[in-house]
Amino acid sequence: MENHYVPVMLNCSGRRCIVIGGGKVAERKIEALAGSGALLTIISPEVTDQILHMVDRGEAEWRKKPYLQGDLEGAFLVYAATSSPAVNAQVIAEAKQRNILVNSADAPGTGDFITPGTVRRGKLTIAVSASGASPGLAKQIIEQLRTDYGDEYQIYLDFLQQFREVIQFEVEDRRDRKRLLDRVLEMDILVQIREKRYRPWSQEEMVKWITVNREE
Ligand SMILES: C[C@@]1(CC(=O)O)C2=NC(=C\c3[nH]c(c(CCC(=O)O)c3CC(=O)O)Cc3[nH]c(c(CC(=O)O)c3CCC(=O)O)/C=C3\N/C(=C\2)[C@@H](CCC(=O)O)[C@]3(C)CC(=O)O)/[C@H]1CCC(=O)O
Ligand SMILES: NC(=O)c1ccc[n+]([C@@H]2O[C@H](COP(=O)([O-])OP(=O)(O)OC[C@H]3O[C@@H](n4cnc5c(N)ncnc54)[C@H](O)[C@@H]3O)[C@@H](O)[C@H]2O)c1
Repeated sequence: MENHYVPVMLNCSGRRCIVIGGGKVAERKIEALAGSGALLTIISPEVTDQILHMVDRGEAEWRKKPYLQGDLEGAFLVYAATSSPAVNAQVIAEAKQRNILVNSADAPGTGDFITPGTVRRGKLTIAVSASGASPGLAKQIIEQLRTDYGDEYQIYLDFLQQFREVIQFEVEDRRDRKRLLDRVLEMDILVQIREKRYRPWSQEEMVKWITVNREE
């Protein structure tokens, strides 16, 4: 059997992430890094308008030059996304030498990780990978998930997170906690949000709900 890829969710906050190349493909990698708190550097003679807007907003630093050996110093994560397979191969070689995790946009087997398609709804992230076998299929599945999982999940997850924190604070017994957390998930909050009937709960309301549901 072929080896499979291991899914992880990386905390890039405060870490230097470098994208080599500034075309459409680099743009998608950069979009995935935006909002992660990563210190983002783009190294490329040219960049797309969208990347330029990000640079203008101070969300990324652009070094307007071709990649040169040594540019990866201090990086946590690197993306080789130029249109030149030779340059991409040099980037991967330097990253390997420095033990930095590297993504290859044109020769996936040579890199350490591949980029899944993603749907983000607030704290919900859905990532889809077809292990590089068909990026087109990964994209199709992502588009389907985008319609299945709408913006209501952002509000819903904020509600669930707050409720979970209150339960963790109020309830000591692990089994009681688990039972209450399962019950929270059985409520029709998602439907209420979709039908615009949802009203955020106060902490007092959550504590009261816990008292009532604990006794049953
Ligand atoms: C999911 C997504 C995320 C993203 O890019 O951020 C993504 N590719 C997307 C779209 C897409 N890419 C390509 C097409 C044209 C149709 C086709 O070729 O099938 C389309 C569809 C389209 O554009 O409609 C062409 C292509 N892609 C790769 C190669 C090189 C090769 O396979 O050797 C070539 C040939 C280049 C050439 O011919 O020159 C390689 C990779 N593409 C990956 C990710 C990684 C595996 C993902 C996985 O399965 O987990 C991997 C392995 C490496 C990596 O990039 O990390 C994004 C969809 C989401 C979105 O669009 O929002
Ligand atoms: N992984 C994917 O999803 C996917 C999808 C399509 C294509 N690809 C591959 O990715 C490559 C890039 O695609 P694209 O559409 O972004 O290409 P593009 O031509 O739009 O962009 C290429 C970028 O690389 C930069 N570049 C060129 N030489 C460089 C150098 N020496 N140093 C730094 N930057 C340099 C250019 O300035 C440009 O910004 C393609 O050649 C193809 O092999 C990957």
